[in-house]
Amino acid sequence: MPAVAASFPASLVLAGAGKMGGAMLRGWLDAGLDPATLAVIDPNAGADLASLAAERGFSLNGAAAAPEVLVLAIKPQALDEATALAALATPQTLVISILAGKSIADVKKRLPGAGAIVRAMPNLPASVGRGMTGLKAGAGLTETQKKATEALIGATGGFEWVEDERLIDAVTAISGSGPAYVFYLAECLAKAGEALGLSPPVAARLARATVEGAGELLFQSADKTPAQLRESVTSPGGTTAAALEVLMAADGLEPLARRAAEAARRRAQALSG
Ligand SMILES: NC(=O)C1=CN([C@@H]2O[C@H](COP(=O)(O)OP(=O)(O)OC[C@H]3O[C@@H](n4cnc5c(N)ncnc54)[C@H](O)[C@@H]3O)[C@@H](O)[C@H]2O)C=CC1
Ligand SMILES: O=C(O)[C@@H]1CCC=N1
Repeated sequence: MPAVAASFPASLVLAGAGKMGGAMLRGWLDAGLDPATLAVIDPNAGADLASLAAERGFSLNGAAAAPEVLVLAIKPQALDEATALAALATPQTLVISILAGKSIADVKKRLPGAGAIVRAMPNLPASVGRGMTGLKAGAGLTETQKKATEALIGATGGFEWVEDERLIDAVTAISGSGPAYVFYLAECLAKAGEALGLSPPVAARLARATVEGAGELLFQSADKTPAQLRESVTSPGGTTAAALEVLMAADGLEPLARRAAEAARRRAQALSG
């Protein structure tokens, strides 16, 4: 991806390389980020991360100077204790925070030196280049910083800028947390298969392959809506229609999905501060 690589920042620090930071890290390396420009800080770095650092050649827990971009990928609850990170955020530094619930103002309070802050909400498929990220620009974001943000986030998948920062909590509820809902659907389908008499391993394989295949078909059918794809599975008076009658009942999946998303948003709002 040369166009993207051209806009990667000259220096990047990733603070927190757990599940999500690690997923983004892998997305960047696969997209051609120069490991010599990257420093990763994580006090709990495990053997996997250490061998990735040795293999790819980025710095892990070395001395880090204030970078052009600092990606904050620690837990929201860890922000108050992360005082050492404040020294890395200078007026030349763009901070990209992926912390659920934490507002731009919350981050600015802890990293007051930061030149500009982008609030981002990515998701786990970033590790395979198929992530989706919501972005909100903080005050004073320069055109170069915007390009650096889009290069880094674009290297992990798609993105959408929002104007109203409160909508990042909605992004969190839909695409940030969303992969877990889909994985849970695979779990539920497997359990339903077991209840119908399939052995647990066969039920698990059928459910997993169905979610994988449906996702891939959706991915490869940009010209079709999910509803159109659903209709192409549904024969009138057939088996799918019988199941959808249950899923689409007044107390079916749609109100349930809405309640789940509302719960996620409420939790994001409660993490603010
Ligand atoms: N897991 C997910 O799918 C998503 C997570 N997020 C956000 O990403 C952030 C990280 O979440 P996860 O990766 O799931 O958590 P995690 O617990 O797997 O990773 C957090 C990492 O931060 C490290 N850490 C803690 N204090 C640190 C410090 N002072 N300096 C450097 N590293 C430090 C921890 O050792 C840990 O490896 C959270 O704020 C979460 O809201 C956002 C979108 C999706
Ligand atoms: O569960 C969480 O709080 C994080 C944010 C979105 C996905 N995982």
